[in-house]
Amino acid sequence: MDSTPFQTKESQDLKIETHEMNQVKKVIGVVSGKGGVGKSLVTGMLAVNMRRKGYRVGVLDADITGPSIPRMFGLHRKAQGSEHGVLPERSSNDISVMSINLLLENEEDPVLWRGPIIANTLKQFWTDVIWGDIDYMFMDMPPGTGDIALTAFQSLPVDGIVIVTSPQDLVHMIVKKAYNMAKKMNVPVIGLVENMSYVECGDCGKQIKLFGESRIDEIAEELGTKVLAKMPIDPKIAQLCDNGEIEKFNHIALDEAAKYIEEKYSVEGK
Ligand SMILES: Nc1ncnc2c1ncn2[C@@H]1O[C@H](COP(=O)(O)OP(=O)(O)OP(=O)(O)O)[C@@H](O)[C@H]1O
Repeated sequence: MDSTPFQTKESQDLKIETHEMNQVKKVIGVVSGKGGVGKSLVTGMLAVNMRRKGYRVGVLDADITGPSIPRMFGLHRKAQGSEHGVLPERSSNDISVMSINLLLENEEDPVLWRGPIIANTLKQFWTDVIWGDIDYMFMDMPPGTGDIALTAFQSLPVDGIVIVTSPQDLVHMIVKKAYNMAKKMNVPVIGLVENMSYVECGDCGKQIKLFGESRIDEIAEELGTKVLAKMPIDPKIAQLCDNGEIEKFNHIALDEAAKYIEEKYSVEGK
């Protein structure tokens, strides 16, 4: 028997029910083997893409100790409660968002909690938040393959994950760790997004590969998965995120990825 803590049977047994007022059709996790590769940005852009297609979209910020989703969507108001549970905040284009930063007294306060409390918070985002009807729920996972990622995979019905990476030396090992964790937890891997693949020269349009040649195609082939996108570094995107205006981006980098998710995880009626 597998001696790792990722036992398939147990992981299925530990699934928790969402709030009775919720109907969430698909849950897509966005993970990265290490921090700072643009996982939250990809989560936000995929959510915006799906919303533009007319779907009801939610973003669950499972990155409890490093939440960056509300800021990206320009949400700073505290989430409100009702007699039934906590209400997510709504972005300007009506994406529902829940994050620890929407519950803290001061969004700059650090979350200095031990693992079990963080894990419970994540579970409550699923059980106590009134999401209502959601076609696609994107979950911004914490970086790495630690405790909270494990809780998310064990407790929530994750339909598939997107692995975000950047072109660096250790990418092979890092992507494989994330991939193997998902496999052990029986969570399908939708594909890989390589972020920061290149910078486009503003004058001649040439693609400059700041981190050297990409190996993502090779890795995807080895793992038997798909490269969903290669995203350039684009200071305009960073600025939109900083200004809380991610919904205004007009970059096509993730269009194909969103289309693939829409087709592979199709939902009835919008
Ligand atoms: N392709 C890109 N072009 C420009 N800026 C980017 C790009 N990708 C990410 N950034 C910027 O890099 C910073 C880190 O991105 P992000 O927060 O999405 O990373 P992360 O992987 O979620 O980080 P963490 O591991 O801390 O959760 C952000 O300020 C973001 O706007």
